[in-house]
Amino acid sequence: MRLEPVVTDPTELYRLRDGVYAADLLIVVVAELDLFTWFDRYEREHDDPAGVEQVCAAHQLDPRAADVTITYLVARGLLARVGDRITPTRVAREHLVAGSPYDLRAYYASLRERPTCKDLLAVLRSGRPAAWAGAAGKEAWSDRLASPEFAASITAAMDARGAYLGPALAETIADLPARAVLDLGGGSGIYGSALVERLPGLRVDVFERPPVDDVARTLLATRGYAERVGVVSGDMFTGLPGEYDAHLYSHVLHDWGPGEVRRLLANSAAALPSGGWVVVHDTHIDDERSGPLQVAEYSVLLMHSTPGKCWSVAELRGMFAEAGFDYVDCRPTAADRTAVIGRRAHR
Ligand SMILES: C[S@@+](CC[C@H](N)C(=O)[O-])C[C@H]1O[C@@H](n2cnc3c(N)ncnc32)[C@H](O)[C@@H]1O
Repeated sequence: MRLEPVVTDPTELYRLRDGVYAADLLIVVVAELDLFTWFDRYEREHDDPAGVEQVCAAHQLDPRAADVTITYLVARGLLARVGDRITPTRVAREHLVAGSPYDLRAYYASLRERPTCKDLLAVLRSGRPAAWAGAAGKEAWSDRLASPEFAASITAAMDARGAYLGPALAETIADLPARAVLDLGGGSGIYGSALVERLPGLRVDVFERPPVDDVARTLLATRGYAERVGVVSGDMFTGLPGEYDAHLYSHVLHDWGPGEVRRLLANSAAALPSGGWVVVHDTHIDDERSGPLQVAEYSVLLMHSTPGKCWSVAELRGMFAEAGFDYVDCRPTAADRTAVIGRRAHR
């Protein structure tokens, strides 16, 4: 199935969807935590801005949630980092701090009863992800994937996203001299299909857990890719097949906390030969943790719904090194995504 070339740029449509929780987080920060007033008062009382530890202690915030929230507020231009301290910007001091004649806090507070705001406040306090939007019960989205109906609908969502992103990723990494790629958590196989379309000699296997593996098999067969893109069933946390020279993680590491990400990278390092490639395709926060804004907004969605977040390139570089990968490059693909590339160091 070869797609017609895309004519228009859907980046804004990705941004709107991925950033959908971010404004609600700002409402919570203003209306429930009154965070800007707190930062301002702390700074005046201590003659020094607060650090993350002080904010977490004062508001009983989970560290992952605090990290995502502060990065979002910095990217929004409402907080600034001064070394490891955090200070409200002029616009925040004038419009979101108690005592200002232009105080907008009541305006934001009028929306505090939105259901997502309640969820976000619970996530900020507990660190545990809220139920996936629309879930009747309280299951996490990764547990709900065990249901064939939910697996089919979420895989359709990821597949739709990949039709535009897949070819862009394939173009961006076309120069890597890989022969066999394992696409971990590869969903429908949309990225594998784009890769073999761009690189006809390449072999790709999707590594997926049931029941998504069967969804992928059916879609790949329907689209005529079953010969070139296989599906291997398994659990990526418990050991990986060894016959590949590249591993792709597309929108996978952002679903997990640091322990799981380290484990996945360690599994990849164990399974890949020396000189093998790891490609992390995702939205990534910059080294300064000040943006891009759209990525910081997407990270709010991930904080809400998963144990993960958008990792910064610097964090990935550190975890690559721990696992035994040399950092190679960070390349833009499309719609705010980048491919962070590592190479298995010689053993
Ligand atoms: C957010 S989706 C990403 C799909 C696709 N790679 C993309 O870029 O759109 C995460 C995928 O990881 C898969 N996954 C989650 N846990 C897994 C596990 N333990 N082993 C293998 N795959 C897993 C899910 O089934 C899901 O398809």
